[in-house]
Amino acid sequence: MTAFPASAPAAAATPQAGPAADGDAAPQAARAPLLAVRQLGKRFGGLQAVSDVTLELHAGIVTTLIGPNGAGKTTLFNLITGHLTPTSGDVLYEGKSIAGQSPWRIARSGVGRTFQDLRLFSRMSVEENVLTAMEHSAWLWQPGGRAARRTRAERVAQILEMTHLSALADARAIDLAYAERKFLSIARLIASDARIWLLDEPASGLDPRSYDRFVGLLRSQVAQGVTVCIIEHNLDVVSNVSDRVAFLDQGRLLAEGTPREVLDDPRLASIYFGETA
Ligand SMILES: Nc1ncnc2c1ncn2[C@@H]1O[C@H](COP(=O)(O)OP(=O)(O)OP(=O)(O)O)[C@@H](O)[C@H]1O
Repeated sequence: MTAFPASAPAAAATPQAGPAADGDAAPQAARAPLLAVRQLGKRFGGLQAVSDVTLELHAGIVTTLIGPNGAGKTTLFNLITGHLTPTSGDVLYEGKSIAGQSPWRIARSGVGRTFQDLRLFSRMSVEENVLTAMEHSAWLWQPGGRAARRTRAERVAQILEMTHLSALADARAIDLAYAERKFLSIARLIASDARIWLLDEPASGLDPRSYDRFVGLLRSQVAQGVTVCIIEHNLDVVSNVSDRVAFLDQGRLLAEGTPREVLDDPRLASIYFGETA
């Protein structure tokens, strides 16, 4: 019988703040979801990349999407964020359909994401990168002026402090170490005031110290009400940071449950590691 290991080989020590206990998530799960994916499908020519997926993200809950390469995880993110239009099904945010809306509109409504390739403004400074993320969500209602500029500058300084990037405020994004660029992408999410964070492999490539820093930041943001969905191959994130785990394979949602329920399922382990049962 094959089982998932307790943690990925390169995983860092378990963070200080643990996940909500399995039972803690239950009362929240009974409430209306903040975001709901309903029978979602996406076909690329002859390939059904996402097939009939139904999944709910609840306020303040960390859900991790796992599954083998090509399972449809990133495609699912792209369907939620408007970077792809579904072939079938719907995406509801606060009970209203957002499927097919532009990425810009969906982001402005509070659904933020990071990308594997981070997508920073590489020639801009760290501070400017954060500021531009803020202005994206604020320009409609903040006409400018000295007071507004001062408020924005204070908020940028606060976000840089939270993400431990203050000392790098003037550095160009392109000159940052990989881990710092990852923190900058999260700083931009915080600046956008997104209520839901979709994080594409946020822990990959992080050294143990940066990993602990990432988990601490994530936990503090979740405690402040952010809802998180993570695509992650790092099983330490799956078992120690997530409240819920959703397992995708060949576009289908095979299982959804607590980390233990999913990680202890030998059938899923053999699919994940490409072994025969
Ligand atoms: N724009 C596209 N056009 C055609 N096929 C695509 C497109 N995007 C993704 N696919 C295919 O859809 C399937 C799902 O891909 P996806 O990137 O969503 O998987 P994934 O679970 O995120 O994989 P990984 O863990 O390797 O990132 C794959 O077979 C992929 O080749």
